[in-house]
Amino acid sequence: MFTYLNPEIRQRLIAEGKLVRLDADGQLIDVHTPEAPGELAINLLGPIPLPIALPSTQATVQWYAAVRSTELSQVETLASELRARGGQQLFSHLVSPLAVNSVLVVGNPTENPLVRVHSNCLTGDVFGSQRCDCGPQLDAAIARMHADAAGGYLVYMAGHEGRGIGLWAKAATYLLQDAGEDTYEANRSLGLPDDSRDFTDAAVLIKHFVGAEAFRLLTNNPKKIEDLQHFGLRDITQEKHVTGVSQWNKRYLHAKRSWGHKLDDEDI
Ligand SMILES: Nc1nc2c(ncn2[C@@H]2O[C@H](COP(=O)(O)OP(=O)(O)OP(=O)(O)O)[C@@H](O)[C@H]2O)c(=O)[nH]1
Repeated sequence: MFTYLNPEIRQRLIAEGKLVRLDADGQLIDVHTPEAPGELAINLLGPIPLPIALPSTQATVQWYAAVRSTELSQVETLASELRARGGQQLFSHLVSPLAVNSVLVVGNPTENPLVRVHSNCLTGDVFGSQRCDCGPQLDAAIARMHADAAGGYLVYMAGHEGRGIGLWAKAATYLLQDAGEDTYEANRSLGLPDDSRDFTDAAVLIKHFVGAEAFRLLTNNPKKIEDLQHFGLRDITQEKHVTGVSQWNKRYLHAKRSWGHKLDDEDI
């Protein structure tokens, strides 16, 4: 549990309820209890207000940062060694691979909220690349939640880059795509799975924020729904989420459709 933070500050955050720990069912567990080996526990920091510019307005969403205890404790051990050697300036090397997921709470979610489980995409979400539809899907998800009376939750999966193959391999697949392969063929050429995303942590976070209640998932990918159902989230309604279609990503979207995404002719 987050101790490379000053222990006094950590205690203060715990006392304020801003640093909590969740079990695999999304339930709060005592932050002081030592973890059983192999037990899934997620640390959650927040809420942290973020003012966000939407297309026609401004909204403040509540951000939560989520990280597995197992990941933190590895960093923790190395951090204390570094500190002992006076190498604090190397902290950035240490923490950069830490997969910190996020939840944005948009509006005041009530019954049957919108939920988006968004896989991170540096090129689309941050650089605004139109080779995929990720950036517009991310922006539109927040805007749709803000406009919806039932509000919503955006779960941003930091370790999902390139459908789970990571940024370096994704860069290589782009070069293969430019030589003629489609998205999935390019993954296979590298000997990598079509899709290796793990939705365990997304399911835990949804269980924590939404509980076992019904929600509407913004997605065109039926496999994403099956993956979440596999973790016990049964009451999911699919809400189509098509946006950002351009000449640059038509081929990418056609490949997604042939892989099973629910996209109609008029969508793409
Ligand atoms: N391997 C690979 N990953 C890509 C490529 N383009 C985007 N991605 C990744 O694809 C992920 C998003 O997955 P998508 O298949 O676009 O969509 P989805 O999340 O399954 O489905 P929706 O919920 O409908 O958006 C992100 O992690 C992107 O980084 C690509 O050309 N190759």
